[in-house]
Amino acid sequence: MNNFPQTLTIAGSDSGGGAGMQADIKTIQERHVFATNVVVAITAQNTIGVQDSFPLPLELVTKQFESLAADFKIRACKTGMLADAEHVAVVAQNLRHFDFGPLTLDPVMIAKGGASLLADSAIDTLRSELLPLATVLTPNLPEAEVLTGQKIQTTADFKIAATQLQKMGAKNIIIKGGHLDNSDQACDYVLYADGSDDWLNTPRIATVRTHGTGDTFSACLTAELAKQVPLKKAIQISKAFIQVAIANPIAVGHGHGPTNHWAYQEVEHD
Ligand SMILES: Nc1ncnc2c1ncn2[C@@H]1O[C@H](COP(=O)(O)OP(=O)(O)O)[C@@H](O)[C@H]1O
Ligand SMILES: Cc1ncc(COP(=O)(O)O)c(N)n1
Repeated sequence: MNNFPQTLTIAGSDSGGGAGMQADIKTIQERHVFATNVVVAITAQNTIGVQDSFPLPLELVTKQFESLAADFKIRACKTGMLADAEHVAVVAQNLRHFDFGPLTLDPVMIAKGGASLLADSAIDTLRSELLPLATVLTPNLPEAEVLTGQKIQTTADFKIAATQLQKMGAKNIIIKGGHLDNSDQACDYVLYADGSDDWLNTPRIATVRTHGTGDTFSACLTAELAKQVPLKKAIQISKAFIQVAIANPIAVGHGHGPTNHWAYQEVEHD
């Protein structure tokens, strides 16, 4: 009775509904997988920016993990906004304690509108405590640069950075190229645990409606991993899911609008 694919998203709440935990849950639902959540922080946010944020008490974060572990059989999990070093440490401690399946670690640092979602002082803790637990690490370009301390401009730089991130303990690395806006392609670089690699290239869509793209991509991956879809296939589905979600925007908000989480089910795609 407890064997339906179940996932866990450990993240911040976006009141605007397009990113964070809300993007995760909407995406996971579209993949016909059950989503549970641990709320780490609450943001007052819309498509224009983040107006305020509040990290939840550490004990309440741990209690949410305990509640879920006592009832659900979670087969894959992901992290998003983790706020500060104390919250990163408590999440890592809970993930070491409970078995929630493969971890997709999206090292969320700065929102598209420019607001900080992770204190600078948390980077070391993220690197030392959480990276070694990651089955898949999905930094965007600026996040990969912060974690490695290296500029990433050329295709060779992507490979060097991914290798460095793997040495820090994450098994599989996907460096997302959404921020590389001098290219007509949205190219992501994948370095697998066995050393093989891959480029995922799709046409870059000219739009400001990219709120929550990274969350949506990593949530789709988490849902597929919960269904035990092999990693390479799960990554391909996630890339197609985000491409079609960006390509079919919904007219919501005045700023970086959300992507369309139901497009993959409803619109023709690769
Ligand atoms: N304008 C775009 N057109 C097509 N794909 C995009 C675009 N922007 C981002 N993507 C894709 O969306 C996914 C998330 O990437 P990115 O936006 O870099 O992440 P984040 O939200 O963490 O900053 C990646 O697969 C990336 O290639
Ligand atoms: C709570 C929360 N988590 C993650 C993001 C990142 O999304 P984006 O970089 O697309 O703004 C966000 N804006 N808010």
